[in-house]
Amino acid sequence: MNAQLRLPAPAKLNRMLHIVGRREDGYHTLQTLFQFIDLNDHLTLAAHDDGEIHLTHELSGVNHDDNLIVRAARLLQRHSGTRLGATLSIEKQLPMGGGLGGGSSNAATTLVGLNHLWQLHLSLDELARLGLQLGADVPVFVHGHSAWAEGVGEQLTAVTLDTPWFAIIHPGISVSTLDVFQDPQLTRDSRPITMARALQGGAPEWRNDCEAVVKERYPPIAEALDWLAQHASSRLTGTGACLFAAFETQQAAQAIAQLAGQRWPTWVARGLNTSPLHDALGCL
Ligand SMILES: C[C@@](CO)(OP(=O)(O)O)[C@H](O)COP(=O)(O)OP(=O)(O)OC[C@H]1O[C@@H](n2ccc(N)nc2=O)[C@H](O)[C@@H]1O
Ligand SMILES: Nc1ncnc2c1ncn2[C@@H]1O[C@H](COP(=O)(O)OP(=O)(O)O)[C@@H](O)[C@H]1O
Repeated sequence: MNAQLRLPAPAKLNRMLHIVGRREDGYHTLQTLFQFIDLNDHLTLAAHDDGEIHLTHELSGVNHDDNLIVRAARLLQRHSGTRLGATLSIEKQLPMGGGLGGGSSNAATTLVGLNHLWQLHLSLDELARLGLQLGADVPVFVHGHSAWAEGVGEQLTAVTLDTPWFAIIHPGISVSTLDVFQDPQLTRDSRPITMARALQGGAPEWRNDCEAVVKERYPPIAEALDWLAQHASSRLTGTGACLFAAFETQQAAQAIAQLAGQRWPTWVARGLNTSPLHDALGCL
């Protein structure tokens, strides 16, 4: 066996994120709208017969055995009982701890890609269930469609969102999701809304409940959010650190990104309703 695939692992934005409760195990229940953007890491996956999982290079600050790519590959091996192995390499573009879901997306691309290479024929539902063991955001990346999510992010309904151009700012720090969710000041009791209401969009429904706590704990993020708010409606993605604003045209997004770029790393990316991963696999 000598098959190889190079696949994208896209970023996501949380267009809105409400925290509506807390489960007995401490995890928070959310209502969120996930959308992919055309900003990707890339994974190259090569299958081989020796049963080993190799990663060609490590990510700084992430132990080999903790890397979500390695964990996803091992989980799929165990679950399927395959004797096959893989060599995996990552071209990383997405910031870690940035709220863009890069780690979860890497895990999802590993699961979906190896399912294909190892010819396991597991359904996306089964891969998503497996992926949930690795992180709450993995299932949406496995399914590959914009989604309204409830529970801890695993109860997904595919939706079609508008596809604006986003100016995205990275305030240069990374956020601990755990610290944000443990903060006593976090809003945990937003009134649940219906999906239909959420899809109508607009304030006050499209907000991120993590924002107040994140601004308090991380002044550089508060500064960037306040700066962007002078130009457009600004919002945090996930628990941060990245923030974004939506624009109708690429030029408008680029103009703001260029201004912001004098102070922070920035990107301009298009909103998507299907994941580039699934587009790529559809072409095989
Ligand atoms: C809130 C979101 C929205 O997209 O934020 P981002 O991570 O993307 O910023 C995610 O669902 C985050 O999911 P994920 O990234 O898998 O979270 P983890 O690292 O596993 O969470 C770290 C810790 O945060 C807490 N946690 C996480 C998710 C959740 N719904 N409730 C929680 O209370 C738990 O204590 C958990 O141990
Ligand atoms: N392959 C990976 N890519 C990114 N982060 C990873 C990976 N494997 C493990 N991690 C860990 O997961 C954490 C969260 O990563 P990431 O998904 O990029 O951020 P976020 O959840 O804020 O969007 C990182 O800080 C890192 O410690």
